[in-house]
Amino acid sequence: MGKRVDYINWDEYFMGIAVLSGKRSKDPSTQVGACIVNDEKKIVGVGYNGFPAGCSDEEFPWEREGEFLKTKYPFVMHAEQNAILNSIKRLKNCSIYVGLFPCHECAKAIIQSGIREVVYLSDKYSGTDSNTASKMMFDASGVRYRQLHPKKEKIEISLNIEDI
Ligand SMILES: O=c1[nH]c(=O)n([C@H]2C[C@H](O)[C@@H](COP(=O)(O)O)O2)cc1CO
Ligand SMILES: [Zn+2]
Repeated sequence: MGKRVDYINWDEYFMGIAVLSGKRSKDPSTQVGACIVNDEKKIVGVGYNGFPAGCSDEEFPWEREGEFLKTKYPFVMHAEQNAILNSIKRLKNCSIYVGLFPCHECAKAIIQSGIREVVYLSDKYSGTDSNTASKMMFDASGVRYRQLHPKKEKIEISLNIEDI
């Protein structure tokens, strides 16, 4: 019998884990997940966007607009930063898989952590100052970035016991 042929490749696997991690996010508008992988293709950290520990999802606001302190923006931790802080090993030469191209704050944390490659799906904030600043810093510090164009657009998983 030959090997299975419709298995997912490494990029799809790691991006799949990033996107699955984003499913934990309580943000009603944008759910972002991130997965950090070392040069032995081992996962060393995952994260998603959410409020810091102790800051209740019920009490802190998820609004996008209005008075700054009544929006999510001063409070929400980005997926990339959570993945970096959650990581179990040093991140030198790692890659980070993330659903959304990193903002300038995450870009700084990515560079300083030693991560050398960013793989992303969406670049929906391309052209904004934050996005341009990220690209300027990645270019200057030699962090590569590439958009993933997966052959498989959907990876289905079932938690039904009959499917295992
Ligand atoms: O790099 C990022 N990583 C990340 O986790 N986020 C999170 C923060 C917010 O919860 C949400 C962005 O919200 P919005 O698209 O509604 O402005 O995504 C946002 C960015 C910005 O690119
Ligand atoms: Zn960010």
